[in-house]
Amino acid sequence: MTTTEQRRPMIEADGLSKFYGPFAAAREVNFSVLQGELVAFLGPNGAGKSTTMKMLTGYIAPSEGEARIAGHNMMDDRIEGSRHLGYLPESGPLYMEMTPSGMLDFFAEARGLVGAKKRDRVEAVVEICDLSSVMYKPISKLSKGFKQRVGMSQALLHDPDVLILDEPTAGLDPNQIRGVRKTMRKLAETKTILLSTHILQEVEAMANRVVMINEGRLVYDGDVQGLREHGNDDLDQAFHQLTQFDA
Ligand SMILES: Nc1ncnc2c1ncn2[C@@H]1O[C@H](COP(=O)(O)OP(=O)(O)OP(=O)(O)O)[C@@H](O)[C@H]1O
Repeated sequence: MTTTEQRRPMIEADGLSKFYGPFAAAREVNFSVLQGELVAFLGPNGAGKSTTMKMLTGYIAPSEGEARIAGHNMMDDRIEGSRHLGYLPESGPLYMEMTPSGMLDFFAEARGLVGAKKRDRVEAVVEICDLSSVMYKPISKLSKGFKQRVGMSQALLHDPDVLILDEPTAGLDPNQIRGVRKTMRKLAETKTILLSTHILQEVEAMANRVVMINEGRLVYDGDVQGLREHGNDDLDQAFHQLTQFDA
């Protein structure tokens, strides 16, 4: 295992801001995720998590600042950066009328995977995401948990070393959450992961580092224990302390 000093930053938010007219959805957000880290991106609803993630993935352009994945600027060098990146957006991209089999086929070809390589990668993600029982059902008919896993399989198809996952457990029941967490822990053995959540238990269960935003601003970057100390050893209290003020 390499030391923290030797690990390279794989996800970098460098002064990221996003303005919608006079409203700032994100303001000068700075943080980086080092190779092999699993970091929780925490904040209340509307804090700017999805907006920041969309800038990090190159899905939207920052008003100010730079987003880099594996060192690639996601505005100037998005194609190279995207080779390293799997992104699970908050909703989709799922094609409801397709089956998981058809959708994976479609995305594999879109990513230039063909022949044996395509077959191997599809087989791998079906196994990781445990999709074999639903491969030929329309996605629209699947449970929310399975829909989430289908979304995850798409993000993993090109075997990226960086994952940005926007609320991967939102709206799932406890059994489904357990399944997604198990998959994520397995993935964390080999990948760099940033996952957003507004659920505190998620942070404790999954990550040892937390980046927290409120009203578009970074309010905490550190370990879970340090966050707890903000609230007299109580995570709920710490969350409240760090998010109650109006910036
Ligand atoms: N296209 C847009 N135009 C105007 N305002 C926007 C746009 N996208 C997001 N916002 C606003 O920016 C703020 C941050 O939104 P964002 O979706 O990033 O929050 P979030 O932390 O991901 O919240 P949630 O957990 O509810 O998804 C919200 O007030 C939202 O209404």
